[in-house]
Amino acid sequence: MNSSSILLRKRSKLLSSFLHNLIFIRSMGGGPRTFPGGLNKWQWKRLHEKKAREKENKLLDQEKQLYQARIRSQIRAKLAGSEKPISGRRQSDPNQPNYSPLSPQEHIKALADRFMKEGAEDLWNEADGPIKTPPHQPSVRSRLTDEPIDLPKLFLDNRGKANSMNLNDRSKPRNYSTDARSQMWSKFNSTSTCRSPISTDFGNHLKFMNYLAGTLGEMRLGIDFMGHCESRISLYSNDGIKCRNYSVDTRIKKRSSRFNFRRNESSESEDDSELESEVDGNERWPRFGLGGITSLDDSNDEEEIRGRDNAKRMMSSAALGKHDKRITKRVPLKCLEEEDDLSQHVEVIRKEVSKRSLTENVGERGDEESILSQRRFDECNISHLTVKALHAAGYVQMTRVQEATLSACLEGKDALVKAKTGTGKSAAFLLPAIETVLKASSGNSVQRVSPIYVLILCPTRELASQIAAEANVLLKYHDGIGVQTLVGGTRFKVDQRRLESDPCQIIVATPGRLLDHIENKSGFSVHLMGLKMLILDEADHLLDLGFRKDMEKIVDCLPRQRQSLLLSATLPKEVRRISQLVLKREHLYIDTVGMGCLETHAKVMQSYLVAPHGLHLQIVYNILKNHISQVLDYKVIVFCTTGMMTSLMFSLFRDMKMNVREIHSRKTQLYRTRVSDEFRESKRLVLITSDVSARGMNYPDVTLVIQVGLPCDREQYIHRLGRTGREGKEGEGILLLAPWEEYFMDEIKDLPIEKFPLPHLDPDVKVKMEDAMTKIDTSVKESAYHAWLGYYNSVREIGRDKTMLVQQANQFCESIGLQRPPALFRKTALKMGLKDIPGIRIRK
Ligand SMILES: Nc1ncnc2c1ncn2[C@@H]1O[C@H](COP(=O)(O)OP(=O)(O)OP(=O)(O)O)[C@@H](O)[C@H]1O
Repeated sequence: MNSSSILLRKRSKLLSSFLHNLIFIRSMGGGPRTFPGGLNKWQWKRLHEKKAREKENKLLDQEKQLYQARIRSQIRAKLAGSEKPISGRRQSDPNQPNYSPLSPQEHIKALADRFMKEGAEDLWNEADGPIKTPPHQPSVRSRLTDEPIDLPKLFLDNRGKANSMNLNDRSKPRNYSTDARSQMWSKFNSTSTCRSPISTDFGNHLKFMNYLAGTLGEMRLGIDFMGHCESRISLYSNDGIKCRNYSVDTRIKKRSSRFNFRRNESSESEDDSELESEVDGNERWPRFGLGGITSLDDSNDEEEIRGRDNAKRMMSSAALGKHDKRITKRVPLKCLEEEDDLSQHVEVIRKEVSKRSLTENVGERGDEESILSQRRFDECNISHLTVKALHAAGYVQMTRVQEATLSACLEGKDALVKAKTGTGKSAAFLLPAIETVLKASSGNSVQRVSPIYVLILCPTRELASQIAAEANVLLKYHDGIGVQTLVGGTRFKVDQRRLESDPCQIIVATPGRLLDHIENKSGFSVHLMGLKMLILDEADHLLDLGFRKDMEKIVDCLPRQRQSLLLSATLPKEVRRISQLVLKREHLYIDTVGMGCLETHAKVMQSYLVAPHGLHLQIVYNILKNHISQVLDYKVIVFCTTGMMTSLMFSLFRDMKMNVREIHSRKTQLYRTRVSDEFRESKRLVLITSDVSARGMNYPDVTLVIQVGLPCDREQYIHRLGRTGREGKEGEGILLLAPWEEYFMDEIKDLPIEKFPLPHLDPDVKVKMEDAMTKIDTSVKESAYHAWLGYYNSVREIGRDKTMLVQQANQFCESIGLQRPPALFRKTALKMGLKDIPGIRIRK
């Protein structure tokens, strides 16, 4: 560090100690009791300390900038000195007679050389990640030559061929052929699941470009250069990807927007035609950028940058000066034709590749669909008593999500984990939880208040019981570690007594009841003060609006120094942003599904039917009858939109002599637990349920899931469907929609779901059903109508058009045998915005 920076540092220290002393003297007495602004002496003191800190930071910042500027100028000077032959050596010192400054092109060349030299590590940004290539990692090789890529050479050669280093000349076509691109594309397409970090060589190239981007920003070279840089990077990226995971690609793609100067909106010059063709290419080609592999927690924005409209520049315009402007380029016809050919070519290859991967998949299907990894539990660093319990439960190999999560969690890192339904996420978080308890217990002597070390939150009571049961299986040989549930529907006092008589280290709770304990039981928060790990199962649901407030309050009461794990089969990007509420900034994102991969299981056949609501009950009956006649050990779950609709369907099918059970929130907890346990153990049973069973419930060997009516969102559809086809088994899912609900198919259009025609409906069954319906209590039907209105009114797309909503509600009303729509309380109608809508009756 130079003398000026030392001086600055000393000065800032002096200043802060002076302020500190001043405050101290004043606060020791003698000074006024109140200070300007009505502050007391402590507030006054804190204010000044803060100001001193800010000042110090500012000085340090300035110092840092000075230091960086100095280093840069040293490099420039050195490079300028070494580039030229002695006779004509360029003088970097303006005072020398033969001084002439570096041209921008020369500067870049010099930087490129400097960067790629051994020992250039000091130029890499710390945030760019590790510099050294681990010996076991294959270096990225050129796809065409199979030689390691010399990036500066490639870059300079390509740029320089036409016009010896004329960076602005874009008249020459790029020098990699259509074939090369196609090969790269097919390579890219054919990769699927490898998830190792991208090669460090490749990373270094990226870092180099990253650095150049920054430097260029300062040097005001800008746009055209970067356009070309990026095209080269694409080459490496494609190639690098060949043995890499598409998710790495996506992150790169996402981050590429930062350096993407290729957005064309207003025409300026023909020279830019190549850039234009690149933009077109971007529609079809994976786009790669710079620095994209460095940050995991940024990867949540991948969709934001998808598509042309999002291809925006993110580098500051200040940095790029006049070069930072949007340009549209006219495209020579020839160029467009080439692109056309290219796109056709790519399309053919894409088809071939997908055909090939389909045939390969059929062969490897068993392997691909297996949820198990190659790793065994006894190979990883967990207690042998846990391994013993796992073996006793029949778990020998880890599932993929367990393998991916365990090591990271054992290191104490926060993690956000996405894995398909039924792939063993529960054990994936329970195993690190047990290790945490073991570690915490061994470190602590006897304490006055027994601490809760692990808190597991989940959305439903049944799920909490299921998790606690699984935890007990894994704790079979661990004496002295206890698990308890805190869920609604049980008596608060009973919970309290249990907690006092039988202290535990692991709590599984639903948010509402836990908050009750925190707020109403003095002393409960004290137990939580020793918390080491917080787990959110079905995290996206827990962070949803319905639970958010409770979650915020709970998190506020927990110690900050803890490890947090969030898991779900679905993690929409909004949730990933909100997850920061719980997770540390530097958390890991573990995605065993993979970007762009199916979130549902390939072995689960999905179909949907569209029919008026009036026919739904008949159709469900028909489907059930068919399934029961075809599948010996059938086990079916029927999901309804509301609890009251569940109750109505249950009553109807029970009266029609079907073997059915019901679970929904209107039932007592005792009843729900009994039915849930019965369904878990049984075969040849139909469970009619609301969404309380949609998430996390592990009912083995469910053969069919029927979803009647609109699922509240895509995620809910996936979770409901996920009750079948668990542990890599086969299953079937049918979604039944009314014609005006069919818009929902847009939300799940990426899933392999097929439209089926309506089955033939037996008129005798219709009569039988109408007959059974008349026997159902009118109050059940009325409640079903109210609940129906409430549910659909809350669906944004439907609730907007109140008149249509009421019409549909009245048709539903007819279909369940009500003569006229039941009246609503005025207040309710007002709240729902239905008061003056024709067809709504208001209670007098
Ligand atoms: N290592 C393993 N070996 C064999 N079976 C396992 C293993 N881990 C979990 N299982 C079984 O896999 C099934 C599904 O597990 P789990 O309920 O944890 O899935 P999940 O991923 O949490 O599902 P959901 O997303 O629906 O909550 C359970 O029956 C469980 O016993």
